[in-house]
Amino acid sequence: MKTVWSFLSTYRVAVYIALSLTLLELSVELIQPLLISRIIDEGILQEDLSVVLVWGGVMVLLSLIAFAAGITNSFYAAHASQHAGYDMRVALYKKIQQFSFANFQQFPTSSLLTRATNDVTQLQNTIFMSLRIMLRAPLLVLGSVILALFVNWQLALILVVTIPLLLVILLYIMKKAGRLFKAVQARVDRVNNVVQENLTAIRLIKSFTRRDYESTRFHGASEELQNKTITTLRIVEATMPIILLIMNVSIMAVLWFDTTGVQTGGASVGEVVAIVNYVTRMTGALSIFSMIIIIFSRAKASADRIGDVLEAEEYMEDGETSMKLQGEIAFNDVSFRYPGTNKDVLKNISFRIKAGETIAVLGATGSGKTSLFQLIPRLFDASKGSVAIDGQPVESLQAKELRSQIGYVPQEAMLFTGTIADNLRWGKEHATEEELIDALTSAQIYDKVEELPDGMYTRVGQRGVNLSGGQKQRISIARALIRNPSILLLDDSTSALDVKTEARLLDALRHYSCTTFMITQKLSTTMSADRILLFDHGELLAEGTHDHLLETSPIYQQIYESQFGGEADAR
Ligand SMILES: Nc1ncnc2c1ncn2[C@@H]1O[C@H](COP(=O)(O)OP(=O)(O)OP(=O)(O)O)[C@@H](O)[C@H]1O
Repeated sequence: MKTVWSFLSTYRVAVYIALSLTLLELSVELIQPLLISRIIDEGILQEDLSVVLVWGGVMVLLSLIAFAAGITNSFYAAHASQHAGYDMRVALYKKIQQFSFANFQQFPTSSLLTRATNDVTQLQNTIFMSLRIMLRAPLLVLGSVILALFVNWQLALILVVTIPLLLVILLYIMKKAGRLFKAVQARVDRVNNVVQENLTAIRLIKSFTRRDYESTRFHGASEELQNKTITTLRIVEATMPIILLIMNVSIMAVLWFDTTGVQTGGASVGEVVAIVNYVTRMTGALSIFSMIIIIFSRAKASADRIGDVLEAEEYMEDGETSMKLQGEIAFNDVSFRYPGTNKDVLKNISFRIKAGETIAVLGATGSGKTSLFQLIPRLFDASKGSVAIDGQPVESLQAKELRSQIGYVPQEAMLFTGTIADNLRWGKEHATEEELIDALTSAQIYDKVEELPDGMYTRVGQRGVNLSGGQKQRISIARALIRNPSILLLDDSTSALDVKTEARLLDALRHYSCTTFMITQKLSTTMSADRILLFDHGELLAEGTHDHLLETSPIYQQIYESQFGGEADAR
């Protein structure tokens, strides 16, 4: 909450001006019953028209001032709320950019989306409404009590009893509503999550004919959101009848005390009218309290959720060393488990790779190959042991520098909306046309790209939906190659390629003087590597050339036999 308020303090001048104008508007409103009382007692009852005209004129003039104050207030309220909201979004975006993968484990993507959009908008609206109208309500109540005491303190004592009682009830409901609204926002996260998954996996859903199942999931999440919101609003709405009951009883008590003449000190008609007028205004102000409770409780929940992200501890401290990498990699007794889990997915891994070597990483699904890759660009830190590049522990290297010298092609080829050239320049911002062509040629995709209507400047849809899996893979590889990396990490990135294209690609990669790691399931790939690392259940089972493993590793022999059947028998 504190973090969020700090955004508003930048615009405190606008806030103070808006609040001062609210006070001005409010003062005019509070003076009106006093003037009415004077017009009745000194003008109408005394049949003095000049008093009616003078004070009537003053009332009109004050109303015009209040009108101008209201319009100017809107201007400053909008300025403060919109700018503070903008700053909050920028801060959230920056913070999320700095997040390590461990932080992403803590906040799912859909939740971050809701926080950066829906939660910020809630706060923006609350700031605007607070400066514009909401603060008026409590101030109007306070001012009414004070002025009613000033008009006739004996009659106004009724309010001194009822208002604190009301405040206690309202504070209790507000606290309860705050907790409930946090649960409501969590349901918004869930709906966003289902929608996001549905949109990104739409092809899968259609091909598996899982539309009904996904529809049920969506309706379930939406219904949960609806029910939680209704329950919360019902509790908050219960405040309205309570407020109206207490305030109406107060008006009746004022009239009763006045007519029975008990302890009123002989109130005049004007005084009674003024006090009833104050109580009515207070009832009006208090009746929007249920709305205020909803908005504030919701804003509090949103502010907490935004604060959680902004104050999230960054699990990764950046290193200081900046150097050109050669690409020698050493894992020294490395174990790794994902944050928040209690099982090592890599166990005591040790190996050393010389700069420029081509290494194939082979292993069953779930054996820890991708996890191993993620430790090299420091997407995660090892839980035990050390990962070093050119003799430097990765933790001591500047993460930005380190990552800029690594070409990482993830398992799922991911392209962005824009042209093919845009996607490549995402890897190297100011790459020349020649560099683009070279990278595409090495990735064995230039011929195909040339055939497209606008060549390299053909637009790819969101996530590359108008390209085949193999084409996307090769463009992703070109994007990694264009930065001329010192280390190239290919996570099963040639799985969709036919054997001939793959062989040409691997041949082209030899012209890049980088250390290449290739996760693969295909022995045709491992055969062309300098060395193979064989993984099973998070352990490095064997290490060596194809021929060496074929002789020494029973598991490698089995894989060989399963892929080359007859040929294996012939050996
Ligand atoms: N983000 C994560 N949080 C927790 N556990 C994870 C996470 N990602 C992967 N794992 C677990 O870590 C283990 C190793 O996964 P990893 O992705 O490294 O295997 P892999 O060998 O690359 O598999 P595949 O060949 O199927 O891609 C698996 O048991 C998996 O369930």
